Amino acid sequence: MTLSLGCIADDYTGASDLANTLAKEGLRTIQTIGIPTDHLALPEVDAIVVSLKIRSIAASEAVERARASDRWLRERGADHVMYKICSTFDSTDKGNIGPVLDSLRADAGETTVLVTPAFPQTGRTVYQGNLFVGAAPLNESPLKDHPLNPMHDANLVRVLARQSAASVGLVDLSIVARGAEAIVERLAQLASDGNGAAITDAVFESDLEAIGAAALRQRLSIGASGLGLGLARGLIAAGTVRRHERTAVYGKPVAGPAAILAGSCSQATLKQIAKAEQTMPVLRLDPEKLMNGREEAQLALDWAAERMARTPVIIASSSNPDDVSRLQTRYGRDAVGQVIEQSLAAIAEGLVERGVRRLIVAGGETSGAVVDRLAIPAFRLGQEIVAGVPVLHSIGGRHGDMVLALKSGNFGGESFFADALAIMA
Ligand SMILES: Nc1ncnc2c1ncn2[C@@H]1O[C@H](COP(=O)(O)OP(=O)(O)O)[C@@H](O)[C@H]1O
Ligand SMILES: O=C(O)[C@@H](O)C(=O)COP(=O)(O)O
Repeated sequence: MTLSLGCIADDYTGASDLANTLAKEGLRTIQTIGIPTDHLALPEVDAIVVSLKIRSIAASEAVERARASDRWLRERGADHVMYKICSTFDSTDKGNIGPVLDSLRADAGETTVLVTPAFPQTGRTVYQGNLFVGAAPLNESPLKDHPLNPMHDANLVRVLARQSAASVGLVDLSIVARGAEAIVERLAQLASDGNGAAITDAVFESDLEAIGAAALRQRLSIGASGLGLGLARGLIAAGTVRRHERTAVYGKPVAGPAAILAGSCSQATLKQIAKAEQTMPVLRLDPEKLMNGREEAQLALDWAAERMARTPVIIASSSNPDDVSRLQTRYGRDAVGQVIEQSLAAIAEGLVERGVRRLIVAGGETSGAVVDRLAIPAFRLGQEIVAGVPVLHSIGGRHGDMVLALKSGNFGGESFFADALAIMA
């Protein structure tokens, strides 16, 4: 297999979002969980998205895993590697976007790496280096209350400069609007001024096409699904890849009970749970009890087992920002995140042992913990449910065929869970 595009995603929902975009744009794409072993039979594809769970771990560990994935992708022919970050630039002053950028840049021998989290389909745009979530600057959006990486600064030139050893410049919208050549010229100028990264404005898909064409002149780029769209269109326009209809990679329908697990505390997910509660049973876990032992998870499984032959069930740890912050003050942010993720992963395993084969998970870190516990090695891309969230069909794994949807906490409208279940039926 010779890859036309290699991608490394810093979490699993982000990976499925990017893989969905690439498949929609006509690239034959699969999502792998980590670097696949040699035993895994992979179909012939144009792009592979290697999913890592490195957004919120120690920077040194994140760097090591990203570099290993980069080497694996390049050994399989990928000239260009995209590092997929969150469209809301989820990170802290310690990283991990900056440290990963620094190391992948050095490995690729690049001077100035283009960086843009813009994803206009979900309302993420960048202007004068400032990230907007819909009409709100990042620091006024619900991301200000994220349990693991609250975002308090919308100016990405500043945010990235705090995390990276490199100086960070800006390719502003007036340059992007002039097209790929103008972007390439600006990157060269930023390089000669000693910048190692360039936050790049983008508001419309046409901006992303110009950005994709410019980025393909380099060996590395960093961004969210909008950048993926630009790269895919650039590869097709250059004749490097032939456009494939997405139906060619649809998987088979899978029978069996369906369940939903939510560990995201994002506003969108809280609303989706409230809406679903009108039509299906919802078990709201007691996070305090989860912190104090295994019993809450066992009770959840018993609760689900009584219902799931008749109806899909939802099990959620999700809380509002005040409750999240109270719990974190008591037990510490990292400990809370870890324990709740692992509790939901254990519940997922129990559900699958009891026959669940259709599973929706809300939350990026939560999805990572669940998919790791289920030891699913890779996914084939199915139909798009909403922007950024596809149906995923398992490849390999000890539980046989499963369909999953890994929903970024912030994605989807209020009826997301019912919509997803209808598509996954
Ligand atoms: N009630 C809660 N209180 C505090 N933290 C929680 C609670 N429920 C879940 N969490 C943690 O919050 C984090 C949510 O992150 P994630 O799953 O990535 O969601 P999102 O996609 O919204 O970012 C996880 O680490 C999860 O374990
Ligand atoms: O780019 C995005 O917004 C998503 O693909 C993404 O990365 C999701 O992260 P979570 O919100 O943590 O699921």
